Amino acid sequence: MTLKIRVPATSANLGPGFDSLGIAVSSYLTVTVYGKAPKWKVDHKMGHAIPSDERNMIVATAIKTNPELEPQHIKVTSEIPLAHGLGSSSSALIAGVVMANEVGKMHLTNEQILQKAAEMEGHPDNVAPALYGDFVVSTMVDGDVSSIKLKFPDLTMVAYIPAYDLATADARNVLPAKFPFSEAVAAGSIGNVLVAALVAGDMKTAGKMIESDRYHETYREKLVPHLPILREIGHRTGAMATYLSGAGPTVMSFLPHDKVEEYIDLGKKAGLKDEYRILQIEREGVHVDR
Ligand SMILES: Nc1ncnc2c1ncn2[C@@H]1O[C@H](COP(=O)(O)OP(=O)(O)OP(=O)(O)O)[C@@H](O)[C@H]1O
Ligand SMILES: N[C@@H](CCO)C(=O)O
Repeated sequence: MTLKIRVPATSANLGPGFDSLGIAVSSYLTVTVYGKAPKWKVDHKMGHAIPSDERNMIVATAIKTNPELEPQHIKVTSEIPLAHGLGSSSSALIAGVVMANEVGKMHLTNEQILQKAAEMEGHPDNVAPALYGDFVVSTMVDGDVSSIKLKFPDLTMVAYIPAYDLATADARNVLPAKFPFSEAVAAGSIGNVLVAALVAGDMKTAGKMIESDRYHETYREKLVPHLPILREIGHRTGAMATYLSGAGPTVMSFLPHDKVEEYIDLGKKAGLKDEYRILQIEREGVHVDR
């Protein structure tokens, strides 16, 4: 019997929601499980750097979740670019935990799946919306994940996906090890107002808060010089907000639907000629076909 697991891409932070806020978006990782095999075999076209055996991240995650799991023959296809700020590693982690749960008949609850995936990733901002879909606000307190799923407004997104990779580890290395108390208070309160504005449907305030991050974007700007250019184009085209998606280099803009073409056009004229992907919010999250 074939099992199919589909996990959405995610976009974390939304500016001031560093390591906490994330949305699921309409690009997908799909894992097809064909059945038992003498040893783990992963069919994929993701390049030689991605292993095709038990060292593959999805398989390694499944084995870690359930060490008794029998080897399987699986196929992985993905629309999510690796190391680009669209949560590829989180989607792979959720796929691995869900595969272990399904194949190993573990009967894990969603809370347990999220806890395991967040422990492996180190923060819950991407794994939570990959699992639940839509918009998820989460945190880890003494290692325990708490998360709340909310409805994100129906907005059109344009992701500018530069051709170069930026590993999350490299983008975290430029962040300060310490942060003055007053800065932390200011940064946290901006995030609080963002969530409140989104819940209240106040898009003007939400947009202002998204673009007022103090945790990470300034430090990362040298790694993503296209961010201020696109933000400025966003201002000219009526964007609600533009932010660094996850650890970058992808930059996400929330735009009025009729301004998408103009935004892309101006971006290309500014010399930003890599991929523009129009995305919608994915409401459901991980989907399993048995
Ligand atoms: N489908 C997959 N199969 C195997 N390995 C994967 C898969 N997806 C991601 N990875 C591994 O995760 C790495 C990317 O993780 P990284 O945390 O650097 O970026 P990201 O998750 O794409 O971005 P961000 O966390 O900023 O949104 C890849 O280089 C690869 O090693
Ligand atoms: N919150 C994370 C997302 C990427 O894993 C970061 O910005 O580093």
